[in-house]
Amino acid sequence: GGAKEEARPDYPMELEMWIGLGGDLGQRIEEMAADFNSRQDKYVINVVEQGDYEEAMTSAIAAYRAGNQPHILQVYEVGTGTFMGSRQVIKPVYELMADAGMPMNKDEYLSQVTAYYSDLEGNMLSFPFNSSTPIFYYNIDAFREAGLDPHDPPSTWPEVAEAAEKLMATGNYSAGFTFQWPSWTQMENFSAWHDVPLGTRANGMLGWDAELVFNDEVRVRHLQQLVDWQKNGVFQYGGRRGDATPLFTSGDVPMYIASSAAYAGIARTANFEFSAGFLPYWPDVAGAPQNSIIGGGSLWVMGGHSDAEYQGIAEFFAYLSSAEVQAEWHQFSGYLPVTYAAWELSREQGFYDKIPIHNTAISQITLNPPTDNSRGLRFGMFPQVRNVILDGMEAALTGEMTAQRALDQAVSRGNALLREFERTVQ
Ligand SMILES: O=P(O)(O)OC[C@H](O)CO
Repeated sequence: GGAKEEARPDYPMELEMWIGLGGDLGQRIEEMAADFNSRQDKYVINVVEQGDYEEAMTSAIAAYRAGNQPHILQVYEVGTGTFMGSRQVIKPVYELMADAGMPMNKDEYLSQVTAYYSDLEGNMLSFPFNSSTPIFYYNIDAFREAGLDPHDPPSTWPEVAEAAEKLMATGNYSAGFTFQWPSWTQMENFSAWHDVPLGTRANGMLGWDAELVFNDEVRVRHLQQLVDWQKNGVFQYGGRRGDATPLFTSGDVPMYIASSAAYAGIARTANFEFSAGFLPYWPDVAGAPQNSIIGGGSLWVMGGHSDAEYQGIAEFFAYLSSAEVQAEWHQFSGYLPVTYAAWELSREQGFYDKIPIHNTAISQITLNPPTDNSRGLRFGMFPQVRNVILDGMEAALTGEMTAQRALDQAVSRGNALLREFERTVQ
């Protein structure tokens, strides 16, 4: 994708945005674009749903190679390292906004979010849009029925197991708890929450030469515990991605570790009362609980488009980051308010008094000043590394390997991918 000729632009100009979300969330992004389109007549943002996050990223990279890449691409957080290390593929967002005369003020965005998407010089490379963090959802009706305090959810893993046993004793559930995105919730966030490194070099934030180190006693023991809990019904596996929500909303499994943005789907389908608390932790791990890290996605602008097109993208981004638009998106979806103004506006509107779950997510990512283990992750080819981690977790859960062997193997396969990526970084 070389730069396009700068002919006199024709308006209205069509700008394509590929997203990796569907359902209610994808629909709402389409509505936001339609609202922007109706407020001005120069630009038309066309939102195209490209399957899930992984599929959207793969299709966009293939499209870039063929010279027909979209203008904007929603990338899940694990794709961050790959794009940061492939600078020719992207138009950095700080540069896009400055060129358009609307320089970004990083201080307006939550520091946990800007840290994740800035390079070593502190420049924001992608546009923060839908940041989430995993939280611990629980079925209040089920808690009441099992004699558990619905205002005091379990805060440690042993308490989760204890609650699961009480819930299972009612005979009404297929398991005590499940989770979505197993690597994100049980390995990546688990590590930050317990203040142990997933990899060296501040989880890759300080350099591409980082090495994965998640096969220590803390992680091995947790995975082994999941294997054991699966055997006695405390835990039920719910798949690799975000697909476990129906296990919770059907009422079958009363505790669910999932993205704060799973809220939108849960709120619309569960016919029981629910709430959410912090992620559980192991009380004998000294650094826990630390703070959780963000997930979800950000918007990357792809290289090879004209200045006039970049101007339109900058205007769309300015619209998306306005306090009103951000606050509405946050309140609908459960994604974090990525700007302080949207957070403040939501507070003024009494949103957190009405739905305290959303306060839980924000308090949890800001619980303590982040350490090198809890600032975020930046590994190249992390979508592939995540699949390697998932292979390992599943190998342990199916009994094919011990937890130790599964994680040893995931670390060595993952490190091979990091070295492969390191050779390609420009
Ligand atoms: O479901 P989301 O959008 O909050 O994303 C969860 C994970 O971060 C995906 O990598």
